[in-house]
Amino acid sequence: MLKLFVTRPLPEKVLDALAERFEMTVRPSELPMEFDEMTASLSDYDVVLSTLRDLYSAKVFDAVDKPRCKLLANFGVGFNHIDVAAAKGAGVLVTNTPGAVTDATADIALTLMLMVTRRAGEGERLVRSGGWTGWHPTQMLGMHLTGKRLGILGMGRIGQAIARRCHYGFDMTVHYCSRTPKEAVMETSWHKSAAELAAAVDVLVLAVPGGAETRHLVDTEVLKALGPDGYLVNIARGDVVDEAALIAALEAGDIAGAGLDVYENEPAVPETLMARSDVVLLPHLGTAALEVREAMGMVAVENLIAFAEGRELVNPV
Ligand SMILES: NC(=O)C1=CN([C@@H]2O[C@H](COP(=O)(O)OP(=O)(O)OC[C@H]3O[C@@H](n4cnc5c(N)ncnc54)[C@H](O)[C@@H]3O)[C@@H](O)[C@H]2O)C=CC1
Ligand SMILES: O=CC(=O)O
Repeated sequence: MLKLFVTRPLPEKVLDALAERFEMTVRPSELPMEFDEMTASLSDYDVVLSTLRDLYSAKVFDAVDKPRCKLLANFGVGFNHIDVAAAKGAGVLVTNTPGAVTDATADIALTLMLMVTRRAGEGERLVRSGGWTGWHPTQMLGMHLTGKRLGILGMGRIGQAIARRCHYGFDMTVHYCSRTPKEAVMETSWHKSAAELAAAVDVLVLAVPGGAETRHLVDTEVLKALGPDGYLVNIARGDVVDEAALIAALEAGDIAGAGLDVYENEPAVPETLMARSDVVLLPHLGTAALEVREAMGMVAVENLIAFAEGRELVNPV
């Protein structure tokens, strides 16, 4: 049996499936792995099931001479916390869990879109504060989402799931930016840059992968292009947005508001964002439903078993 290290507690169904096939050690902590724990995981185990914020950087791979570990099966679709080139150089394969996360993450994007445009977070706080004085015709007026223009930056699995929900559910027109135009089920408009996309829409939703290529893709120029009536929603990775530029844009009234599931220095959230009523803040809830986390886990299990049996990996990255 291969020796498996699991870096965080996982749903029982997933651990049961793993225990049948591997000699498994589960790290009990909910916190990300420390440097020494990561090097030990590479030295002492055949395979590792890691997850978000376990920062398997080039330094970690460099610190281990000939890793015993040959597969990092990541629990999550985003793998920007793993230096895949360094892993490859060290002879470590990497897999992820696409598909299992798509619908749940698209649902959280819709949650944020509705919350920020209809001022739901602000309204909930008002009720809880005891300060609500009752319905009146001009109370807390937000933006009506139905029929508005949606912009998707990153028209992949999640981006397309958001587009479907917005087009068929909210009668929104769909604009997107990707390197090349894509075939889509509904009518869409393609834009060649993030700034051009932002200028064409009422709500800009980010669904690109994180990493060096997309870092600060949303900057002052893009936010200014979105305009004083435009909303930003980020379910991708925090560093896709220049957070300082976002705060400045909100303070200057350059955009109308933002709905965020992810942050540049997660889990740290700037005080200035927390203090603003035009911002909705969620704690990286994209896939936070038991059946989704089980499905993600089972995709990781499939990859680990494929590796153990010498078969082709299901989701290599
Ligand atoms: N908030 C949350 O809990 C979750 C966040 N995510 C994030 O969402 C990301 C997307 O996931 P999927 O849709 O499954 O990935 P995907 O790979 O299917 O889609 C990403 C799309 O972005 C496009 N893209 C890449 N760079 C771009 C650029 N510079 N400009 C325009 N388009 C670009 C790609 O061509 C691709 O079509 C993940 O990488 C992850 O970081 C994923 C799941 C949950
Ligand atoms: O953020 C979550 C993921 O699956 O990536």
